[in-house]
Amino acid sequence: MTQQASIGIIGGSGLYQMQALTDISEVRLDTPFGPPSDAIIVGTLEGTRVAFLARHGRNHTLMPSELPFRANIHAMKQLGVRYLISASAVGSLKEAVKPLDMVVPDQFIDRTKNRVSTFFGEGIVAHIGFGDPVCPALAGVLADAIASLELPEVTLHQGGTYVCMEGPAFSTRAESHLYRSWGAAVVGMTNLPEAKLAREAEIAYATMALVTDYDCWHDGHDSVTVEMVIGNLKKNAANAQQVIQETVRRLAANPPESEAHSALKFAVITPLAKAPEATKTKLSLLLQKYL
Ligand SMILES: CSC[C@H]1O[C@H](OP(=O)(O)O)[C@H](O)[C@@H]1O
Ligand SMILES: Nc1ncnc2[nH]cnc12
Repeated sequence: MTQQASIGIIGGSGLYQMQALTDISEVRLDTPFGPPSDAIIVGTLEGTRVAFLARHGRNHTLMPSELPFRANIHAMKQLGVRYLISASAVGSLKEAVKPLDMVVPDQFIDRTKNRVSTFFGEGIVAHIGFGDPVCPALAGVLADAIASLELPEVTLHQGGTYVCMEGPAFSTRAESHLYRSWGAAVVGMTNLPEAKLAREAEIAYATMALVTDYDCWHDGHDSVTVEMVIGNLKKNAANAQQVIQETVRRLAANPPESEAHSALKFAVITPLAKAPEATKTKLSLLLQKYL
């Protein structure tokens, strides 16, 4: 049976599986961009089929710069995913955003240097709109789900800017202060390429950013370490799973309209009739509505 799921979840550092899934299939997909980070687990949550992928692999073997972002998003598209929720560990850049809090970012700043963040090229050019890099409708459902759970000791911050850095080293103190001076809320290493590719694939994307540390700017707190990130995520993993479950319940009951679902309508500038056949074939899953 072809596996299909309209909701996808990409779990980051510390979130390598979804315990509540039932009727699980482990799906290994290939894509024109190579294999995804790992097998995708398709299972049932709140009566709905969902697809879960561990972004760094289930044994965390891939660095942020090594992540096959295009394959991951293409694989989600192959499964029929229309709403994609990212769960990601982040460092806080604001006093009021405390470790264990949750942020639903609405903006990104790109500080990556080494990522391929588009499916296009090889004779087909497209420029997607990215003024609102996160789907406001999906982000709203996610934030409402977090708020409704009234999780003890967790403050929800709805909106905020996520700085996406290259890594794998954490920031210098000067960089951390620079990001603070820009008014950014959190820093991580993965979400921006994912959001761009999801938009090109016409998938609504939003992030649940799980705050694990104060990076290295805060005089009153130790600088970030992997131990700190994973320790705080372990404390919060059960909360994260509850949030995902509640978000899936709400999405399934009331799937929102999203502009992301027609993001390519006016984005492709190359006349497709004149585009190279090989590239049209490679991108056929994304372009099929427009061919
Ligand atoms: C393990 S700390 C740094 C690592 O954690 C975050 O990962 P993800 O976004 O996948 O949760 C951060 O982006 C870095 O990749
Ligand atoms: N301080 C930090 N910087 C970058 N990525 C992170 N992921 C978790 N904490 C982080």
